[in-house]
This record gives sequence, C-alpha cells and structure tokens, in this order.
Amino acid sequence: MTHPHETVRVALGDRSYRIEIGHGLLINASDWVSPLLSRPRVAVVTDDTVGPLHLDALRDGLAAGGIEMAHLTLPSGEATKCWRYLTETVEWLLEQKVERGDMVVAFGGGVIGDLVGFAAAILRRGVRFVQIPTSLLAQVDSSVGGKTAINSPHGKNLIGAFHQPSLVLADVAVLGTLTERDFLAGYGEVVKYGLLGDAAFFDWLEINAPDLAAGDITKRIEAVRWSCQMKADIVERDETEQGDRALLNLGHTFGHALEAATGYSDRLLHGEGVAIGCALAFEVSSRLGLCSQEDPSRVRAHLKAMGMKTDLHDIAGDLPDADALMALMGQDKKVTQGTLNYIMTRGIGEAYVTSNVDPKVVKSVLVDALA
Ligand SMILES: NC(=O)c1ccc[n+]([C@@H]2O[C@H](COP(=O)([O-])OP(=O)(O)OC[C@H]3O[C@@H](n4cnc5c(N)ncnc54)[C@H](O)[C@@H]3O)[C@@H](O)[C@H]2O)c1
Ligand SMILES: O=C(O)C(=O)C[C@@H](O)[C@H](O)[C@H](O)COP(=O)(O)O
Ligand SMILES: [Zn+2]
Repeated sequence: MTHPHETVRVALGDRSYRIEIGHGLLINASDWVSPLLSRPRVAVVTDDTVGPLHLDALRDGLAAGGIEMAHLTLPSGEATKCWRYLTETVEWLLEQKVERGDMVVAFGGGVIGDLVGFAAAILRRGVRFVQIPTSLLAQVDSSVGGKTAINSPHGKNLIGAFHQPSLVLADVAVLGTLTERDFLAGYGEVVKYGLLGDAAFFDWLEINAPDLAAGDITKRIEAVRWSCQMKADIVERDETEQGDRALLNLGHTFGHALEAATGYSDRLLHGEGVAIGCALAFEVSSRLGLCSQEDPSRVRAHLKAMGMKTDLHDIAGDLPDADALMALMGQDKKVTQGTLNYIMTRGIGEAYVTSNVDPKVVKSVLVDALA
C-alpha cells in the first residue's frame, strides 16, 4: 500500500529547509541527505533505545547512496540533556574530525534533537545538522524551528541556541516501536497546536485521535503535516520568539516548572507536562473570565479520553507547594523585566500572549489543583 508523502517548507531566507514526511523514508535517506553533503560521510548521534531498533535501517539507507556514517549512542531519557552529554557529544564530533562543511545527524526523540542541535550550533562555531526525528513529539514539534538546548537545575532549556536544521526527515514508520506512554506524551504537543491556534484541528483530533494512537499511517502523516505546517507558519513570522512564537509555549510555563520539580525524571515526560500545563492554562483563562467554563472541561475530557495525564494528581510522588512551583515558573524564558508573560486563551484555538495575568489567580488554580 502506498502512503501519502507530504513536504512542509520552512521559509527563513538562507536558513530555509524542507520537512519531508512519509512512511519508509529511512530506506531512501541518501536521496534526501546526499544533495546537502560536501563529502559522503555523516556523524550520527542517537540514543540507546532508538539505536538498536532503527540505526541499521538508517545506515543501509545512507549506504545505498554511498554515504558512510559514524555513530555515537547516548543514554535515552531527559536527564541526557545536560552538560555531561553535551561535552561528550562535542568531543566525539571533534574526534570524528567533523568539519564546518560536514553534516551532523540527530537521530532520536526530542532529547537527542535538542542536545545534538546545540552541539552542532557550538561546534567550530556552527556546523549544519539534519533532524531525523523518531518520536511523535520530535516529528510534530522539536525537530522543527531551531530551538536547541540542555536543561539546568534552575529550569528547562535554559542553556541553548537557535540553530535551524538543514533538513527534517520524519519517517512515521519508526513510530511503530514507541511505547504507548511515549506516543501519548508526543500527542500532548499535537493537542497543543489545536488548542493554541486551530479549533478545526482540535475538532479533527477529537474524532481521529483514537485512530492515530492505534497506528493509522495516513492519519499519522496528516497529524504530523498539520502540526509541522502550523509550527512552520509561526516560526517563519517570529524565528527567535520576539512575540508570536511564544504561542508554541502554551502549557509550557506550568509544564516546565513541573519537569524541574520532578528532576527531569521519568516521573513526568515533557509532553505529559505540556498536556497538564494546557489544562491548567485553560483553567486560569476561565477563572479570569477570558474563555468559557466549558473550554477547560472539553480539554480535560479529551485528554482523559486518550488516557493521558491531565491533573497534578496524575503525577506520581510528592510535588512542591504552589509557591515553590510559582518560583520555578519565575525562571521561564518569557520573563521580561521580572514579569512573566503567559499564554492565555479566549477559547479553543484562540491563544494569545499577555503579561496581564494576576499571579494570585495562577496561584489559586495551583493550590486547588494540588489539594
Ligand atoms: N526544540 C523544540 O522546539 C522542542 C519542542 C518540544 C519538545 N522539546 C524537547 O523534546 C524533549 C522530549 O522529546 P521526546 O518526547 O521525543 O523525548 P525523548 O527523546 O526522551 O524520547 C522519548 C523516549 O522514546 C524513545 N524513542 C524515541 N523514538 C523511538 C522509537 N521510534 N521507538 C522506540 N522508542 C523511541 C526514546 O529513546 C525515549 O526513551 C524534551 O527535552 C523537550 O524539552 C523541544
Ligand atoms: O518551538 C517553540 O518555540 C516551542 O515553544 C515548542 C515547545 O514545544 C518546546 O518544548 C520548546 O523547547 C519550549 O521552548 P522554551 O523556549 O520554553 O524552552
Ligand atoms: Zn514542548
């Protein structure tokens, strides 16, 4: 059976690139990668879950076009986005004598994409890289837009750079080996797009998400395309988050604080934090009278119907109190002159950026959610 192939273009002048979305793209990887290379070799960084499952397919796909590859395997999981593995990656790339004209490949989920993208940004003051995202989250979000980073105990993604990839190759065939938990975490970012800017997409997800989770290839390609197109449109008008790009942060101010509070551990995955954070952002918006009371209920109902974490109580173990969570939120990169900018909403698909949010209301929502 042939599946659709979709291409989304990210138009950023001399940093423009294509996102190729399809089924079975790894087998033909050299077709997409070869035109970008100055010599037929690449340095691939992956993790110890993705590597054993899919690295041979990538190696074969590159070899078919005469491209050699060296590879580095890092531990999987959020804790890898740290100084230690950034150093290890950069030193390995130097050992491999990766030159400024060469291509680094990030082959994994968002952790590998963010870490390797950052390594590429600082290696020899910048080498090009290709994103080959293997998780749903990475295909719909992290591989696109050029945000690269590692975490700090002070907060998420606080050390990083904007560095756009030269190509994104999203092969939905590899999503077949994701655990249900990782798939649903990625789905948290998919829902985010509908919630932030496209009510029709949210309507579509309410109907089609069970098929997505069940593995419908055509619908997976459509969900990745729709998400990437929405992200590309936003990134094109605000590459470095001077304004509108912050919409992509819907749910993240809460989510990032929760990830820091749970030690970047598997107690809470990024996409799970985003889903809970979106539910909280809708609750705050409703309490402020910005959106109707039905909106947060509809959001929570959909997350629950998908079997996703929705509430703070869905996070195992103790959480800090509301004041401590507010303090962690204060490290957000959207703070300007000491005031936190929030992503609030007037309804499903109608998010906007504002600094005009009473912290007392935010705190009261957190207190109630923790009770
Ligand atoms: N740069 C951005 O714009 C951006 C956007 C969203 C999220 N992020 C970042 O992305 C990270 C989360 O990404 P993630 O959810 O992909 O996490 P991840 O990279 O940890 O991947 C999740 C898990 O799935 C495994 N995995 C990946 N692909 C697989 C496959 N095909 N089969 C089986 N297992 C597979 C990984 O080994 C890992 O255990 C966070 O650090 C977040 O901050 C960045
Ligand atoms: O690309 C963006 O812009 C996003 O905000 C996408 C988010 O899903 C992603 O988690 C991003 O890394 C968060 O951005 P940050 O600037 O708050 O670290
Ligand atoms: Zn995110």
